[in-house]
Amino acid sequence: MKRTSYPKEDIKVLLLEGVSRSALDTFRHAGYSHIEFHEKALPEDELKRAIADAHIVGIRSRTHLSEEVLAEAKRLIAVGCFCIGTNQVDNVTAEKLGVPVFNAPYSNTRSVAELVIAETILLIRRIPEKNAECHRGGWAKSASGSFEVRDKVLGIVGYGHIGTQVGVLAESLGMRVIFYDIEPKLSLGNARPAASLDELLKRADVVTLHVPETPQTKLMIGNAQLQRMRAGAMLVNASRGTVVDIEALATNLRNGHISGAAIDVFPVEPKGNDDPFVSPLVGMDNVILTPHIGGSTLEAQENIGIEVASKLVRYSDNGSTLSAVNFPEVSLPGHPESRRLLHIHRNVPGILSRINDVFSRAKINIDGQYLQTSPQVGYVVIDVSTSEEHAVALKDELAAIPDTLRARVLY
Ligand SMILES: NC(=O)C1=CN([C@@H]2O[C@H](COP(=O)(O)OP(=O)(O)OC[C@H]3O[C@@H](n4cnc5c(N)ncnc54)[C@H](O)[C@@H]3O)[C@@H](O)[C@H]2O)C=CC1
Ligand SMILES: O=C(O)C(=O)COP(=O)(O)O
Repeated sequence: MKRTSYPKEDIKVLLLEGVSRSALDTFRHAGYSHIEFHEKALPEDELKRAIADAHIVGIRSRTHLSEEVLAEAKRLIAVGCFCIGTNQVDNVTAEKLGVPVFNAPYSNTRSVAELVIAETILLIRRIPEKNAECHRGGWAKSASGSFEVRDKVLGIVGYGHIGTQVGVLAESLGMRVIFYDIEPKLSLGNARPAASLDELLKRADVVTLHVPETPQTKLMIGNAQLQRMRAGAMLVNASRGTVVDIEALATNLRNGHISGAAIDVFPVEPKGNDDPFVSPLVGMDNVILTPHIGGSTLEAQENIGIEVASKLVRYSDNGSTLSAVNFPEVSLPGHPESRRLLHIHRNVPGILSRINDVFSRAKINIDGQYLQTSPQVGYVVIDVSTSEEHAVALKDELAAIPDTLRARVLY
């Protein structure tokens, strides 16, 4: 097995939030044995201690890698989000530090879509209230307020990977699908775009949210938007807790304007399963509450474990950054005959000629060179035929160039 710049057993992989065993297996299979595994997200002070000597960090949606936390991570080479959302990482700071962030953009899409469809049927049939009544020893047999989903209007806000899957499944049940997105989107099946968010809110019997957490989506569903929804309409949120004003939702559920909701994500979520859950929605019979489990199926978690761990291993072993969310993307071939030098730098004028100077002074042949840049960062990969010792010397020269963020050698 080819060596990376450090012996693989010296590369510390820190895995948090109980990522799937498939991730551990993937790292071990690739020769990474120094793995620290935690079932939960760590409190910030512990996180700072654990990340200080970590080279690779794997998290899910609970761990916040803020600028302050990343500042402690002096050896970090890459971050893996074992989920879809990457809003929990300060991706801009990570990029400025030369640290690519990877995720699994599709692995739990289907799991979220299935949950949303199930909840839509349950809400329209008033099952949450009837279920609660039975648990209290009551018997509320009645068709009043219960409907089929067939022919009802589902309004999808955010028509991306999950939103489109939800739309396809909903149409197979005979629902009429409308959607709103800030980008022009190809309609799947008979789905139709709504002219605006307001128009969607006015027309839909059930509104389901599938936008990422961004400054624009923060509180995008507040009291005004809830009031624009049809009287008796329902809301499903399995996107991010920051998207909905939860107090305004509680008020509109109490006054009956919104007749039911299914909420999987919350503005503040417990760090782990032992911590208490507090929400103004607790105790409402017409609300399905779930503990952020939209993507929590065994199939999804196992696939995510393999997908994200493989991306991290590939980057660590080979330098490829394909599908990094914050970083210039380079897909690299193997380098069986060459030593590979990786140089990550601030994207400032003149730096490429300084890099090339190192090689022209060394008078060696370059077998391959790859370059990608973003406005902030440049990523150059150079394959050279030379000895291990010489490759290390070249790496040291590259590291000494001003505005270098990271320099590594893969033997
Ligand atoms: N509850 C859970 O366990 C899970 C939650 N999620 C959440 O679902 C979100 C969506 O996931 P995907 O569909 O895979 O993402 P995606 O990126 O494929 O789709 C998001 C869509 O939202 C649109 N969008 C962005 N800002 C918008 C705005 N202001 N107004 C309207 N549309 C806007 C985008 O153009 C895009 O089409 C993730 O970012 C994540 O936060 C994802 C997986 C599991
Ligand atoms: O994939 C996502 O974005 C999710 O929200 C799922 O997060 P989780 O891995 O369950 O903490």
